Amino acid sequence: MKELRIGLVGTGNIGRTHIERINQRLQGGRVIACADANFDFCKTVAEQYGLDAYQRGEDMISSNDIDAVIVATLDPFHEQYVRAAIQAGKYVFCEKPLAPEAEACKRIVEAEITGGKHLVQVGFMRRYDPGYRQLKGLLASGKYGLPLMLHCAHRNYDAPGFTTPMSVENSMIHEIDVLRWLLNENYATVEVVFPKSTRHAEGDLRDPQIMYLTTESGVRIDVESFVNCRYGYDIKCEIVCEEASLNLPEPPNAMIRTNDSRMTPICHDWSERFIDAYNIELQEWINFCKNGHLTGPNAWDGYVGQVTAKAASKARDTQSVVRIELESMPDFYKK
Ligand SMILES: NC(=O)C1=CN([C@@H]2O[C@H](COP(=O)(O)OP(=O)(O)OC[C@H]3O[C@@H](n4cnc5c(N)ncnc54)[C@H](O)[C@@H]3O)[C@@H](O)[C@H]2O)C=CC1
Ligand SMILES: O=C1[C@@H](O)[C@H](O)[C@@H](O)[C@H](O)[C@H]1O
Repeated sequence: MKELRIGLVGTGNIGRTHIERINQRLQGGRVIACADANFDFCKTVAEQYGLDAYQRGEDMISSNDIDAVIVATLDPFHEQYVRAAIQAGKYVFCEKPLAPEAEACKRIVEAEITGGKHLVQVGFMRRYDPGYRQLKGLLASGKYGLPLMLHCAHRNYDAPGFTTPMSVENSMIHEIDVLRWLLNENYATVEVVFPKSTRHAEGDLRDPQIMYLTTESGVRIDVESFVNCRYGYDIKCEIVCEEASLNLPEPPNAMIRTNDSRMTPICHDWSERFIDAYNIELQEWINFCKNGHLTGPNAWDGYVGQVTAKAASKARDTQSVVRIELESMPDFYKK
């Protein structure tokens, strides 16, 4: 295959950044078509980037002009397009979460198994972030003893329209996935507690929230989600091991001395903070689609994430510690 011809559904914020990175920076693939429920806007995006515009995502996905699909719509609409891609036998990269509901993720898993071919990759881009990859390498080296505790924070400058469940299902789902990948084990229990809420939280939103996870081997994790922190985009991860504390590196930035102070700028949002991770994940996805072998986060990873998120929702609503019940991984997903 010369160039992977990609159709993208969902031309919003991240959809457009994916079009730009694939068509302007990455190799071996090209977004040639797009679709969006807001068709007028979709046409303006298509015109800007020289793409074909489709009113219905399903029509684009089944078109013979398209080899592979990217789904970047709002979370509740991922399932219908991922399943349309599986039905058409096409590789599909779905932005996280695979779907907001564990049941929807399970339907995707079942459809993929029925189709008999690995087609789905989930946009858990932190697995490609050079900093998290360093942490994974340090843990694997065995030099620092076993991990015992993790202290993490996920802070967004703001999050218009966010609801209390979204802090877990849409935001902390990144930690749920990347920490499971880092530690190479599943979770056993989850609890969610609410500190005092910020005055910047809209409507009924409880913000910040703290999620406590324990893994099957007993590693204890705390993750703070603060989606209206109002100072920037800040992602922290400290892994306390038997003989060391391993810390996620921050993107480098020059320190500025000015106005009687020292200042080091930080990122404003995810698009800046994880730019390398998005580039690496999509370049690898294009390469793997072309040689017929996906290795990134799969539909089962997406499902496990949402089973954990569902347990977290129950823990939040009941203010109790909830056991995470996970069936064993189907042979189809065993590498
Ligand atoms: N990996 C990451 O770090 C990030 C992932 N995301 C994920 O990407 C997805 C999109 O997020 P944003 O671009 O920030 O949202 P957005 O609101 O900017 O864009 C969403 C787009 O989906 C379209 N849409 C809504 N319903 C649709 C439907 N039924 N069919 C077709 N199109 C539909 C909307 O018209 C809009 O253009 C979300 O699932 C979000 O969780 C978003 C930001 C960062
Ligand atoms: O995935 C993302 C957004 O959808 C989500 O809303 C943000 O909280 C995350 O920081 C970002 O990476």
